[in-house]
Amino acid sequence: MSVSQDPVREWILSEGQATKITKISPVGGGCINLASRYDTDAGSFFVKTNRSIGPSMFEAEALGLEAMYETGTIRVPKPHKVGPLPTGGSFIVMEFIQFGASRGNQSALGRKLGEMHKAGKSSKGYGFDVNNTIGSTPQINTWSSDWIQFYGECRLGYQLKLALDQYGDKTIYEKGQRLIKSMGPLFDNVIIEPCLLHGDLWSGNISSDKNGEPVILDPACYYGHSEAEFGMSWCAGFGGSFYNSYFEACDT
Ligand SMILES: Nc1ncnc2c1ncn2[C@@H]1O[C@H](COP(=O)(O)OP(=O)(O)OP(=O)(O)O)[C@@H](O)[C@H]1O
Repeated sequence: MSVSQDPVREWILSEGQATKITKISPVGGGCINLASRYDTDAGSFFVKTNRSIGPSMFEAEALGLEAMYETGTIRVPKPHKVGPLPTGGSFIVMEFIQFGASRGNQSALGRKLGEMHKAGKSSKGYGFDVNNTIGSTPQINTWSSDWIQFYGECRLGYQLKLALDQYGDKTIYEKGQRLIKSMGPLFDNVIIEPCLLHGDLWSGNISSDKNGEPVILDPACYYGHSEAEFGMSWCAGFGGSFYNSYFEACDT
């Protein structure tokens, strides 16, 4: 199959239902990809391109956004199209969201996230249909019916292996392996059900739209134990009103 010279433009002017692109402007803020806003007579689109990585990373991002979008709970950009670029990289086109001035309401964010966790059920256990990336680090999502096994192998175990390969520090690797082997009892009497997680929920991936409604972006989605969502909370700034609303939404 031949690849068009400008597949982003081609998609916007066909399935995107625009007849003309009026302006293309760069959007700052990301570190990994190049981001742009395309203004057209059919509205605005948000486009990310990567010059070297093929479409698999954006395909996984689109599947994650789609899964969250389908819960009809918290606002996320609707993904439109992913494909290869003729120069070897890839692109993703999604809904452009005009962000509001404030960081948004913590209580609304907690409630909407709780609603998403409640609505995003899995019939396949813990994992996701594809592997994806957290930042630019690969994230393994092989389905498992057992959270402790999934968390031990696909999360802690995989990260420890990457760290060992990269830095050669056996001490941390061995300590980590001991933790994996002995963490079972930490989950005694805990009821765990797989639910849809954003997977990389820190302040850089949280915003609000111009109505002040919370928006979450740039996910590393998978189905996991709800508490794993808060693994990044050390740099998310969640306060009491966030957690009160979150738990209230989970319990109703
Ligand atoms: N759907 C969207 N509509 C409007 N602006 C967006 C949208 N998605 C992201 N942005 C803006 O573009 C910037 C870059 O996006 P994003 O964070 O997804 O980039 P990235 O390079 O893939 O990721 P990273 O932040 O991990 O480097 C964000 O900081 C945000 O301000």
